Amino acid sequence: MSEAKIIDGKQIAASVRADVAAEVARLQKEHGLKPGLAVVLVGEDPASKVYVANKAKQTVEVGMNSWEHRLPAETSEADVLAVVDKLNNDPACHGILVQLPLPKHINAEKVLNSINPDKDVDGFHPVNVGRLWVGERALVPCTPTGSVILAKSVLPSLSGLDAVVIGRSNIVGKPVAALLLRENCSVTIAHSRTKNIEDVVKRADLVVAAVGIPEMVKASWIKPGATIIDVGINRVPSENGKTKLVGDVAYEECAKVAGAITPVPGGVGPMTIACLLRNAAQAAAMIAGVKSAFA
Ligand SMILES: Nc1nc(=O)c2c([nH]1)NC[C@@H]1CN(c3ccc(C(=O)N[C@@H](CCC(=O)O)C(=O)O)cc3)C=[N+]21
Ligand SMILES: [Mg+2]
Repeated sequence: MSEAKIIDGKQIAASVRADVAAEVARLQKEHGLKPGLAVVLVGEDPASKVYVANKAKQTVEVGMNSWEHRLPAETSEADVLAVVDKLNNDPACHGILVQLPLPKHINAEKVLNSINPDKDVDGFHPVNVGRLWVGERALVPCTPTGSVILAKSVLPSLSGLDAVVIGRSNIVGKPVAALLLRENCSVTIAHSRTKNIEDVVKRADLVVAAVGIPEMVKASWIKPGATIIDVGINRVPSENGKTKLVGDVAYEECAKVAGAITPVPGGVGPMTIACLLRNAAQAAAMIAGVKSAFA
């Protein structure tokens, strides 16, 4: 049996970032517009800090303004809401990302719903969720957008394909299902209560795994030649006493059956940040009322 084609998320993310850099340069030249992205981080989670630092670096690299608001873990909900309100009213800021998870004493839903939907670069606000499902111009969540770009990099058309999404979160499962439906896939959302999940997944031409369970999807679940997009990023113990990242898919065995597969790391992860920058450029153009290269 032949090995699956490995979908290179790092390389495709670099090409998305190059497109964003070109769009940022065009907005500057034609409209004197410099997109700006603000990230709000509450607390000291070390993984979050690395991720936020990465985002800030890449934001500057594509030519956008970048701001980081690092608040102590014990910051009150009212103070977080006040920071969001200030950014909502700052004309230089076109995109606001509040890093999740938030500390337990803060109502995350309340904070996310307080973001101006036109600056909601995560696409988590109910207004953007609604716009996505009815087919209006929307800011679309980054990981789902990146996942579909990766699928399209190996499948010339998604039209008519059986797509199975594993996971029903608001962050990935539901929005990726909306995007695949828009691409004319027949979409099934499978989840922890799905009966005979392996049989359901086995029907799929395209599998998007977003459950957060390390290596849950086995080779026996995969139709030969299927495309696998692995959204999972799970840190697990490794042989040498350290930790390593694995996806929601048992990569080695599934790569023997699939037609194409994303690795972890180096698959969907890098696409998430690239699509965040893309959303910030799109938000800036939309707020300014000028044409956008992206939506
Ligand atoms: N409001 C909000 N929006 C988010 O989009 C959001 C968030 N909060 N909170 C945290 C999660 C996590 N997340 C990642 C994005 C990229 C990588 C990424 O680039 N991962 C690399 C590996 C990085 C490593 O080696 O640790 C890869 O998969 O190749 C990881 C994680 C976005 N998130
Ligand atoms: Mg995301």
